[in-house]
Order: sequence, then C-alpha cells, then structure tokens
Amino acid sequence: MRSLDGSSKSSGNGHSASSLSSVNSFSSLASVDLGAPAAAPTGNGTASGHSANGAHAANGTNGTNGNGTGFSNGAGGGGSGGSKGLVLARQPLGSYMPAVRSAAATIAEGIATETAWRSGGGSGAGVGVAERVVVVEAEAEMAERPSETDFKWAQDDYNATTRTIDTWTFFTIFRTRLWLLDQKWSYPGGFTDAKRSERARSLAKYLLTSILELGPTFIKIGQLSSTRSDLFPAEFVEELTTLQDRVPAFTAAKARAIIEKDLGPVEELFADFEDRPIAAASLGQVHRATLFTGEQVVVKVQRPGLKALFDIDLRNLQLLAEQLDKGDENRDFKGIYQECASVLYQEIDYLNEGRNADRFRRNFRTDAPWARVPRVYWQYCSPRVLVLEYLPGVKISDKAKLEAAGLDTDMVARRATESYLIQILKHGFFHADPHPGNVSVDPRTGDLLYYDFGMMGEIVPDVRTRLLDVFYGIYRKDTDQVLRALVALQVIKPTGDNLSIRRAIAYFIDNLSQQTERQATIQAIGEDLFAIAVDQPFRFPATFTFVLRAFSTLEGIGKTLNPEYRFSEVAQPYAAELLQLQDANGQRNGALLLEQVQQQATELGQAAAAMPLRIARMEATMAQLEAGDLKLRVRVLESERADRRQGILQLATLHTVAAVGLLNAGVTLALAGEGPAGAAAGVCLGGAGLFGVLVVLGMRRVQRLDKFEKDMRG
Ligand SMILES: Nc1ncnc2c1ncn2[C@@H]1O[C@H](COP(=O)(O)OP(=O)(O)OP(=O)(O)O)[C@@H](O)[C@H]1O
Repeated sequence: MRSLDGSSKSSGNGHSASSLSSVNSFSSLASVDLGAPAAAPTGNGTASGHSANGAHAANGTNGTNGNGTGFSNGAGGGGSGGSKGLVLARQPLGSYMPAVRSAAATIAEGIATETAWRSGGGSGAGVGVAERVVVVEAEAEMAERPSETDFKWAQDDYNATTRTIDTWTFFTIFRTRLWLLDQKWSYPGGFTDAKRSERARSLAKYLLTSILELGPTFIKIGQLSSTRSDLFPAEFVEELTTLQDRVPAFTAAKARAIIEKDLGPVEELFADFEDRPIAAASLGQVHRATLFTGEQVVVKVQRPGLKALFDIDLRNLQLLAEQLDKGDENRDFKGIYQECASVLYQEIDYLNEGRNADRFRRNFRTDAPWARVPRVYWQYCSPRVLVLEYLPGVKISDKAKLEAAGLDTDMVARRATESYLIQILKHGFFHADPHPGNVSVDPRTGDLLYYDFGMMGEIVPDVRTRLLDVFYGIYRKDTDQVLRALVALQVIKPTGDNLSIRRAIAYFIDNLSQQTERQATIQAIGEDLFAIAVDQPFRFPATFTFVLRAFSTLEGIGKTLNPEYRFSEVAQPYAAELLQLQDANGQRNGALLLEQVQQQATELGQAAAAMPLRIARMEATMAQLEAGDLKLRVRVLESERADRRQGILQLATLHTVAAVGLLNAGVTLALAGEGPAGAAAGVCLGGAGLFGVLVVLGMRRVQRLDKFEKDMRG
C-alpha cells in the first residue's frame, strides 16, 4: 500500500509512479466516496454500494455485476510492457479475468461516487472525460494485478525449505551477477561503460522481478531500500523506486477467517462487512464495514501466514547480512538488517499501529486540530485486525479534486509541511511514510487526514538544543561541532574512523554555502548527503532517512499543489517558532537564531580556552598527520590487503554459486529416483560438498586477514 518513494526524481512531485500504485488507485477511488453512498446515477454505476458486488469480486469467484465499462481495456493487460510484464507475462490471460471483473466493479463504484460527489452528492451527471481517464488507468492497473495462484508464497502448501532454497538461489544469482558487473574480462567483445550500464540496468530489473516474486518481506525491504541512495548503487535504487505492491488481494473468505479466529464471527461483530477490499497491499488489505451502532469503520486485515513468512525470510536475511559484513568493512549490513527487521515486525503488529494512531492523534489535538487521525475501536482489534473510524477524503496530491472542492491548495501544502514540522521538531514522533496514499484532505473542512501508522519514527528528545548546535557548527564552519551534534542527534552513526566523516562534513558545509536558495531543495540536499555518504565509514540511521524522505515527499506534494511552493519558505518561520526563537513580543525572529548561535559560540570559545594544552597539541599533530604522506603510505598497505581480501571473497562467491547449483541439481536428481539419476545425484552432491569446503576455507582466510588487520590497528 505504501511505496517508500518520497525521494523519487521521476515524477517531479516527490513520488514516483509507484506511489500511485494499485492500492492508491483503489484508494483514490475509495477516497472520493465522501461518505455519500453511491447513488448510482449513471448506467454504469450499478455495482457500487456496500453489498451489490460483495460476492468476492476481489477473489475472483464472481463479482461481475455492473461492470459495463470493465472489459474494454483491461482484459489484454496481462502482458504489459517493460519491467512490469516480467512476472505477469508468463501467466495465462484467463488468470486476469477475476481481477478485471473486480477492477470493473471498483471502477463502476468510483464513477458512481465521484459523479455523485461532483454533482453535489445526488443526481448523476454522467461520466466525464476526467473520470474516464481514471477508469482506464484503474482498469489497466487492476488487470495487471495477479491472482494468488501465480505466487508460490501465497500457496497454502509453501514450506520453509522451498522458501529457503528460493531465497538463497536469488541471493546467489544476484551476488554473482553483481560481481560480474565489474569484471572486465566477462564482457564479450571488450568492456565499455555503455555495456556496463546496460548490464547494470538488466540486473536492476532482475532484482525488481525477483523481489516481486518473493513477495511481502522483500517488497517491504525493497521499498525501504529505495530511499537508501547512501547504501546501494543508483541503478538499483532507481529501479526500486518503481516497486509497487503488485501482490494479489486475498479472498474475503480468508479475511473473514482471520477476523473470526481473532475476534469472533464477522456477522456478530459488524452489521455490514464489505467483502471487496477498498485497498490491498503486501501486508494487508482494508475493508469497509458498519458497526451495530451505525458507525462506519474500516477493517484492516493482515495477510494470512505473514508472520511465518517473515520469520523464515528474516532468518535468511540475517545470515546474508552476516556474510556481507565480512566482505565490506565500510558497511554495517547487520545494523541495516536489524533496522529492517524491527520496522517489519512493528508493521505487522496492528495493536502497535493502533497505539501509534492514538499517540499521534493526542499529539495533534492541541498543536494542529486540523490534522486528524482516525479513532481506534479497540474492542475489535487484535495483532492482525485493526478497526478504525472511516475517514474518507481526497488524496492530497490530487490538485484537481481539491480545487473542485473549493479548497486553497496552497493552504493544504502549508498544512502538510507544518504538520510535519510539528511532528518532528515538537513531538519527536512522526509518520515515517507520508506518501500521497497515506494523507488525504477532508473536502469539507480542508483538514488533513492521516492513514497507516505502522511505520512511525522517533527522534531523540533534546532535538531543539542539538539542532541549534548543528546550525551553530555550520554557521561557524566548525566541522567537529557539526559532527558531534549530528552524532548526538543520531543523524549519523560512526562505524569506523572519524577522519573521513569529518572530511565529508567539511565538504558538505562548503557545498551548502555555495548553493543558491533555489538549488537548495530538500531533495537536492538529500542527494548530496547520500552521495557523500557512499563508501564512508558511517551510515544514516533509518530515522534520519525517514525524516529526509518525509520532507522530500512533502516538498514534492507542495510543488504539485503550488508550483511556487518552497519548503524553506514554509519551514523558516515555523522552525523559528518551534525552536522558540521569539522576541519579547512573541514575534518570530530569525535574527535571534544568530544571537543564540553567537552566544553558544562564545560559550564554546571559553570552554576551548580552558582546554588542556595537551589536547590542543594532539589536535595539531592530528592535523599534521592528516596532511602528511605518512597516512598515504599506510593507506597503500591497507588497500593492498583489502584487494587480497576482496579476491578471496570473490572466489568464495563463485564457490558458493557452484555449491548451490550442484546442490540444487543433486536434490532434483535424487528426487527423480534411482539408477543413472541416482548416480548423477551422488556426483552433484559430492561436488556441492567439495565447493562447500572451499567456501569455508575461503572464509577462514578472510577471518585470518581480518584478525591481522585488527592486530595491526590495535
Ligand atoms: N480510516 C480510514 N478511513 C478511510 N480510508 C482509509 C482509512 N484507513 C485506510 N484507508 C484507505 O485504505 C488505504 C490503505 O490503508 P493503509 O495504508 O492503512 O493500509 P496498510 O495495510 O497499512 O498498507 P500496508 O500493507 O502497506 O501496511 C489508504 O490509502 C486509504 O485510502
């Protein structure tokens, strides 16, 4: 449902095509239903309403009602072009039909509700051109949505062993292809940059396809990684920003079974429960329902078997991270894995999401009453089921609809930014996934409506003081001060020697001061930061990348709503206020920032004067060492050892590929029976064993080298 794509460059509005993923189009259709029950004003709106199409349209059992517009475009969509077609092209056309029918039903409802809304909530005025565009887009998108039978992981009989083999086959192939990327000898006809980038693109597409085939865990991690230009090569990150939650919706029967297991029979809980989901994504899907008290709610149901799948996948990913850490001392893959694992497990605990929603709502109550968060109906919740107040709205990026509702889009953009500044600077608790599908606007009041509280970020409490320290450091061009403040703010996490970090910060400060105001967009600053971070012995903790992505997304949304929007303009007075930079009359005062900064500068100057002479001398010696060629010689020796180590690892990778390949072949042959197949199986398994031993020996050599390196340093 969410695409972590705020940093995307492609769409110019902070979200790539992926943010308008299948679910968002669902949600856009759902969200135009502004509480007005579909009045079915035109001939093709008859499928709408709570139960007219409730016959499990999403699971393909039927759902053919009222879909007069459904088949004209969508049916042929199965073999869609480009990378999208990779998974789907292999599927028979017939497998799309249920999805097409479901799309048609959804579309019919969308037309009915949208038309009703546009015409003031009643008499239909026919389907306009704009609506038809929405219809066609939604049809195409839905036609691409595969069915459950097309994915191994969605099958009931999928087991841990098969999953582990599938996962490691993917890891191994990917790593080998990644390694081959820079092996000049492996390019037939000679290496050229063009050939390399072509190969890199094809590998990125393979990555995307495999992620989709491997399903929820990998889709989520892929989406998280799509914001990490600091960690992964640009080609892959770009491809990952197009990652959509193109997973099948699960059947209403399965959704009902989960609700029943956790809470009791659906009929006893709800007066009405819509079988067709209004949104579906990798982790769960959302159904509308009505309580016996008459209140409209949404029921978020988690995908069946998700926890078990996470357990297997994360165990394998942990092993992979440990292995990768041995081959790259600048990266902390284990740390990255831990961050991912904790985010993922939090996301599948819906009780945690409910608590987040409550906290988020409380925070806004006084500071921004125009930012609304749906109420949680706790008596209907479990770790896999979340029932929330139904709060429909217009998607925040949908300028046309916001204007049609008579809203000031500039005000909406400002509110979005301000609500984020409040979250981050004042509460230190923020929505870590503000893509346009997760923020809507109430067309009657202009209130912001937030959805999806599975992924929230927290910032250290003393943000204000530390931020001032950062400003002060930048103002004084004091690299050390900025470094200390950034570490304290948990913006960077040193993983090696501080020398390179200091250089990176110095470069960044210089660069920043040379940029014109227009160039200094959040997105540009983020890109600079990430570019500097590549291959550096520090990393940005997830929280920081979430903040950056949130601001970058908001900037994109702001520009969509108002081309003149500038993040810094909106943020400046607000940040000053939040940092309590007000003069005696309560006026916001930018000059006060400088005053405070100068005051701190003086304080620090006094502290520096009192600093023991010895430390000052050490500093000076360090500076000389940095500049001299002593460091240069040490570096050469280090890099020689690093080269040797890299060579051993590459060989070990090849051995791993051979071992896994032979193991695969051996197991397949062994299953085929006795006789020649059995003998061949023996040979393959023997070979696999041999290569396995070589891998272990290689790893031992690496360990010895590492130990040597450590002793040298120690
Ligand atoms: N309280 C609500 N009122 C109205 N619509 C809602 C509400 N909650 C969710 N929706 C709709 O459902 C869509 C999906 O919701 P949400 O993002 O919470 O699902 P999700 O299951 O968390 O997704 P994921 O699997 O990615 O975690 C939203 O974009 C919105 O259109």
